Amino acid sequence: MYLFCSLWEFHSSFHCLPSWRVDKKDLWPVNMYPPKFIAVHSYIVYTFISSKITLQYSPKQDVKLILVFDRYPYEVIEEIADFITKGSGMRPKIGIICGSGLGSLADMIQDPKIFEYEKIPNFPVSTVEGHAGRLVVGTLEGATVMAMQGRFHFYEGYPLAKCSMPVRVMKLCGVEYLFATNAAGGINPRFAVGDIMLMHDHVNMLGFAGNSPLQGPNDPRFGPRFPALVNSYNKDLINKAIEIAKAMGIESNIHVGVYSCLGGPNYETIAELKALRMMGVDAVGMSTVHEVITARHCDMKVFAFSLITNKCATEYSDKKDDEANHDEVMAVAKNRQKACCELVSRLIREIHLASA
Ligand SMILES: O=P(O)(O)O[C@@H]1C[C@H](O)[C@@H](CO)O1
Ligand code: HPA
Repeated sequence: MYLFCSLWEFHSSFHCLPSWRVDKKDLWPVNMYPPKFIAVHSYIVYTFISSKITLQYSPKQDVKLILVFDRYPYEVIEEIADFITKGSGMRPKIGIICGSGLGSLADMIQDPKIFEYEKIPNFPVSTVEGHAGRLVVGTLEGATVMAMQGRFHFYEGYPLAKCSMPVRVMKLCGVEYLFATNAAGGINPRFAVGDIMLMHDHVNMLGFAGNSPLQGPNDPRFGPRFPALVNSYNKDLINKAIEIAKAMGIESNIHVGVYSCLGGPNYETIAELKALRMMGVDAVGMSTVHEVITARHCDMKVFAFSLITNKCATEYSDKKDDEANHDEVMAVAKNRQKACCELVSRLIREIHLASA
């Protein structure tokens, strides 16, 4: 379907389509008011095919238009993946998402090819402290890997499909295994700060509110319309990680449990934490779930863990200690990065050896 409209109509449409972002300086003279002065002879052709939106403009006009996608069409993801595989000369098999303060997971990568997010076409940028905003491609324990040093969160203003878009990029780069890591608050009273919880399930609170990274038209090239999520977290990888933790002598710091993602950026209230505990949640954070959903949708094997960076209070008190804060989260992550790195690298080694 083709729709012809003037630049002014195009500009107005941004107010009703907040998922489209255009750099205003690039819209001159569209952003010059009043509208009657706007060149009505400038025509734009929108091509709508499923979720794909392509914008073309008259070659005579000197207005450069930049479209930023919130729901990325297959072709755009393919372009990003090509940029990375061609730029690195690799087709990585394992994808790693580094949680808050866990960027050192990517520092282990040998012969790294580094892609700053802002230099990757159509890629969002990281805005959170502890998320450097780089994609690192290389080898780790013999396996080809790509790691996100910085993830995208819902609270940064990105829709869930955009937060987890890099998982689809990983898939099209050749990734079969997703390692997702996060910093989380421990709700289970048995958890101590610095412990690692291997995720074996999740409670998708954003999903309860009707929000999903898979919302909108489904592209079957990624996966089915209605993916099943039981068995999302690979049991073999969990068992291998437990064996590795025993070999590392950190068995008592390892748990297997349920993670829940809330939207953030505020930490939770006591009443919310009590409710989550009643629902069987062991650790709470602001990420990972939508990445896992996206990964399972395109049939990737998933391993995920939470580093418990703070204990969540589930009783009312006046203690300042009960208040979570990001500095503490970062400090604990820094303290525990060695154990997290060792766990991840050993598990990657096992995967690599098993597939060799
Ligand atoms: O990216 P993750 O989930 O590891 O980061 C957690 C959640 C918030 O972004 C931040 C809060 O301290 O840490
Ligand atoms: O207590 C927390 N709540 C939510 N997200 C978090 N990330 C680290 N700690 C927490």
